[in-house]
Amino acid sequence: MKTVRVAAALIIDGNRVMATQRNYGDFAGGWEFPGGKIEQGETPEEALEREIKEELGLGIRSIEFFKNVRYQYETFFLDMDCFTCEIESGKLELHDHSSMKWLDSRSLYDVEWLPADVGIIEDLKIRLAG
Ligand SMILES: Nc1nc2c([nH]c(=O)n2[C@H]2C[C@H](O)[C@@H](COP(=O)(O)OP(=O)(O)OP(=O)(O)O)O2)c(=O)[nH]1
Repeated sequence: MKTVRVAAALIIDGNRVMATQRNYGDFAGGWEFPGGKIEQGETPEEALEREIKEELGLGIRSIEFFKNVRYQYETFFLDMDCFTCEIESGKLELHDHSSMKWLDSRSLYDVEWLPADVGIIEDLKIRLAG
């Protein structure tokens, strides 16, 4: 079974995190953290910067490792590094997503997360509340 390595951004603004809803592929309609597959020769941080620019038109800063999540999907194994970061530059554009929400610790469970993401939400909740 193939392993897919992904970098995901927990974009923080004060006590809130950005959640985006996918508009394409098998997981369309599900909520996730923006990001994508790490390409050959890239570090996870480089992949993250590239993906956030491509998907959202944003530059990011203060990239810090938060948590690694592993999840067995039906057709692949996901190995995802999650990083906290902040917006540095740009104006939000949604290229791969149909909507975006800023969620705080009380509203984190209001959206339907992709299955692998459920493993991050409780840790993130503590972080946002703290
Ligand atoms: N970006 C992101 N992907 C996630 C999350 N949770 C989760 O299970 N995934 C899965 C969905 C996808 O199968 C995979 C990410 O791949 P992707 O399709 O976004 O990657 P990509 O932008 O390089 O896209 P593509 O060109 O291959 O279509 O990880 C998450 O929070 N963020």
